[in-house]
Amino acid sequence: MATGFYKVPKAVNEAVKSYASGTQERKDLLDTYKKMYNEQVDIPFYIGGKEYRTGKTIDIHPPHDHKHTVGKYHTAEKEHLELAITEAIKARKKWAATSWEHRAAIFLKAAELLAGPFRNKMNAATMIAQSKNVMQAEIDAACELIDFFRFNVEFMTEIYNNQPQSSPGIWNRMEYRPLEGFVYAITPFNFTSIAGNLPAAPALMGNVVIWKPARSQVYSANVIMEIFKAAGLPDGVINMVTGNSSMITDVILNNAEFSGVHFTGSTPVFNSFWETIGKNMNNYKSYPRIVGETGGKDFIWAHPSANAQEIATAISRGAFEYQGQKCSAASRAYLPKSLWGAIKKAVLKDVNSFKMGSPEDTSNFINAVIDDRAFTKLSGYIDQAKKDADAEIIVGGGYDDSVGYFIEPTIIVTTNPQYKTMCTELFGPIITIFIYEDDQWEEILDVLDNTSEYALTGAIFSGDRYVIDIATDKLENAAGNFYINDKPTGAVVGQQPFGGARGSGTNDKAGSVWNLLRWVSNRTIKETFVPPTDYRYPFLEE
Ligand SMILES: NC(=O)c1ccc[n+]([C@@H]2O[C@H](COP(=O)([O-])OP(=O)(O)OC[C@H]3O[C@@H](n4cnc5c(N)ncnc54)[C@H](O)[C@@H]3O)[C@@H](O)[C@H]2O)c1
Ligand SMILES: N[C@@H](CCC=O)C(=O)O
Repeated sequence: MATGFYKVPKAVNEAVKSYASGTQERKDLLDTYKKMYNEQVDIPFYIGGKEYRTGKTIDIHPPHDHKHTVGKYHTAEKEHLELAITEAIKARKKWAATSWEHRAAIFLKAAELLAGPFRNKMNAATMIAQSKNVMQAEIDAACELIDFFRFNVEFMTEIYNNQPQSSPGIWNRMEYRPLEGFVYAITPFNFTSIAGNLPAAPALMGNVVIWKPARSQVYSANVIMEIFKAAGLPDGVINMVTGNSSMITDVILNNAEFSGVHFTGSTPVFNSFWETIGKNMNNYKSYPRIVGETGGKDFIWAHPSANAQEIATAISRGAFEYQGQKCSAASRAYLPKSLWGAIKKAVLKDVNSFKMGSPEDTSNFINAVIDDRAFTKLSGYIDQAKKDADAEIIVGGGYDDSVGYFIEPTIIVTTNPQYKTMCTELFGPIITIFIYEDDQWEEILDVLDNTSEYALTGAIFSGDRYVIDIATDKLENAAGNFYINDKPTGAVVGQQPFGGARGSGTNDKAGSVWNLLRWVSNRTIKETFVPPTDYRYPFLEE
């Protein structure tokens, strides 16, 4: 029981290590990578703290070397899901009653374990399974997840501190109860940090969770489970299940104790969840919380007053880091004719200098896309662009899956602002650019706003403050994360709370008070110290 109003350590963003040539940190990480690459892991799923191995396994292959195997994971059956629900509900009573400082301490410890003894293992796992280069692994799997753990603890105390007014003789209190039931966390392949945060955030607020990671992220998800265990998270609080996503989701969304979903992934999958939840509404104990951060068609727009070199760098990094597999990646750009020559020259110089290959070779800026499905889809769009009269590939356009799923960073220039790849989320290293006449800069903002169903991230570039003002206003609903003179990727926890609206999700801003508020169900308590003993108003005579 808390016997003080404790202050939690001030959250600070984890410093990004450089892994520069000749450093010990680089040597240690690459040694860990090599060791793990040559081992075979046998990954169970976890229910109530126990490890389950069904023998029904799926092999794990690095995307950049898909004939190589680094292990396998076991898949759950329907009865395991039912058991996971039972175990989660069993764990709920004790966990929900655990004092907040103990919940905080577990996740603060998880942050320190990840910052220290687990850092190399987590980064190496993300490099191997998700084909991230050293820097992309470090900013995601280490720094962003550490930040989620630390900042969420601080945000939790901000929420708990938010208390109503009281009046003489009365004490009003707000109790931030966890949801009644269990939360389903379902996570994407592309960010290890999101995979860790989606189960951790509801758990921090006192909820019990069933977590299903994406199949291509199970390898690094298993390291997250190791950290939770090492941090002292009690059995049954976070249960990680792996296997057929439709079956798992079906069992969970049909259970009366289902109290919320914490999803990040594609828009169609989230929409299907919403539909199923709607159909099952009468079966649940409470209205479930539905939180989903989904797809994007993120933009860069530049005004003739902008700096061409800055735009070129924003494209090189914003569209191609991690092979464009960030929900925030720039995938369409609207550029003025007067700047296009200079931007094109600078961006082609960058792209032609990119090296592509395994993350083990740290000179590779580009690695593989996640799997054969992504490879087939992306190469299909490239082939189509090669045929279409209103599209021209000015760099890239090659692909090769003989060793790994490699797609060259590709720039398509189109004369049609509604060209397919200006509208559809591709989720790969392809950006499509529309060049507009300089005097059309204002009307092109309307085209941009009306082109895609999404509204996740977007960047505007201009040297003219009045233009910045107009564009910010016109694009008010076009992006949940809006950047002025910067690329549209790289949101940092505690600095740029992340999420979008329209088809990009419920915009509950991962790693913020607004997200954590979704995982509590408030109870207002009014306590009266000297209750009245007579029903009559003072002015009523006897
Ligand atoms: N807005 C954000 O914050 C954000 C962040 C990261 C990724 N994303 C989005 O995620 C997508 C890429 O990730 P992904 O390929 O892993 O997404 P995905 O939608 O394919 O998968 C997400 C999760 O849903 C599961 N899933 C897939 N199909 C399912 C089905 N029919 N029934 C039940 N579960 C199912 C997957 O196994 C995975 O765990 C992109 O659209 C990207 O924009 C969004
Ligand atoms: N923090 C990340 C989130 C990306 C989602 O896939 C960014 O802003 O790039």
